[in-house]
Amino acid sequence: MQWVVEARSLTKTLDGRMVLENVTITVPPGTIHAVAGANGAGKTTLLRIFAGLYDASAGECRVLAERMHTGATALRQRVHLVAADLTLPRGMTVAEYARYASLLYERWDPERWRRLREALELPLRRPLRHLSYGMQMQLRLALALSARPEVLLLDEPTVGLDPVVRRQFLQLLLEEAAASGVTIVVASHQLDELERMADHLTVLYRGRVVVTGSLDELKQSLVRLTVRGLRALPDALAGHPGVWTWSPARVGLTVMVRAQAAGDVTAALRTAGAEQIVEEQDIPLDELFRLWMEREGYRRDTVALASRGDV
Ligand SMILES: Nc1ncnc2c1ncn2[C@@H]1O[C@H](COP(=O)(O)OP(=O)(O)OP(=O)(O)O)[C@@H](O)[C@H]1O
Repeated sequence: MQWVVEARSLTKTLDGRMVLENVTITVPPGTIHAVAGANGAGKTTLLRIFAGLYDASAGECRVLAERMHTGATALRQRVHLVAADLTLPRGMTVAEYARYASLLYERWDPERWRRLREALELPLRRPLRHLSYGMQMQLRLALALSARPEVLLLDEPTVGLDPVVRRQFLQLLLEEAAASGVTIVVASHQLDELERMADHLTVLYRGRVVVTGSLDELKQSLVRLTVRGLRALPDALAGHPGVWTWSPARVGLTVMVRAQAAGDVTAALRTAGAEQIVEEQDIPLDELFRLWMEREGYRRDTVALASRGDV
C-alpha cells in the first residue's frame, strides 16, 4: 500500500519535554483520518510535523511518498494546514489575500475559489482584521481548498463556527473531498463530527497512540452488556481479558466487553445468576473515547467553583 501520510515511530521533544512518543500512523489515499485526544495530547504537534512546520526529533514522516521536513518546500505546495493559530495578514482584504494565495500556490483553481467564496459568502472587500473568528476559519478553508492540495490537514476546523455554518462547512468539506479525492487528516475534540466524517481514527494520550484503525472496526470492538440480577462482577470474571470495564447500574450492572469475548462473558454472567442480559453494539464514539481515556488513567474530578462559605 502506498500511504499518503506515514508516520513511523515519530517522537517530538519540545522544550525538553517529549510531546510525541513513538507515534506510528498510516493514512491511505482519499480517506479522512481523525485524530482525537485529551487537551495537550499532541494533536497540533503531529499535524505540524505532517505539514512540515516542525521536524520530528526521531522517527520518520513521509507525505505523498516523500520525506516531510521543514526544508521540503516543494512538497508543501501539495500539503495544506488549516489552523486557527496560523496568523493572517490583518491589513489585507479578503480579495487581496486570495490574490496573494493565487500567486503563491501553483495549483490554484480560480473557479473553485469563486464557488467557495460565494457559498461561504466571504466579504471580498473586508480587511482580514475585521473578519469574525468563524469567518477567518471559513476563509482559511476556502483558500486551502482552492489551492487544490493533495493532503489537507485540519486542526480544530469547526471551533467558533455557529451550528448552521458548522453544518454547511462540514458538508462542503465532504463534497470537496469526494470530488477531488484529497486525503484529509483532521484533529478535533468534536467527536460527533469526527464520527460522521472519518474513515479512520487515531486517539492520542500524552503523546502516545492509544488506539488507531478503521473507525467502524474500532466502534465494533466493544459491546455493552446491561445485566439484571447481579450487583457486582462475578469472581469468575475478575481479571478476564475480555472484560474492559464494569460499573453498577440502576437495575444491575453494565459491563463493557471486547466483542470477540461477548459470548464467553455472557455465558459466565448467566452461570453466576444474571436474569437478563441486553447486548448493545455500535457504542457512540464519545463513550468509547471516555472508556479509552479512563483506561489510560485519565480522570478529571469536578472542580468545586464555589468555595466554602460562598454559597
Ligand atoms: N512550542 C512549545 N514548546 C513547549 N511545549 C509545547 C510547545 N507547543 C506545545 N507544547 C506542549 O506539547 C504538548 C502537546 O501540545 P499540542 O498543542 O500538540 O496538544 P493538543 O493535543 O493539540 O492539545 P489541545 O487539544 O489542548 O489543543 C502540550 O503539553 C503542550 O503544552
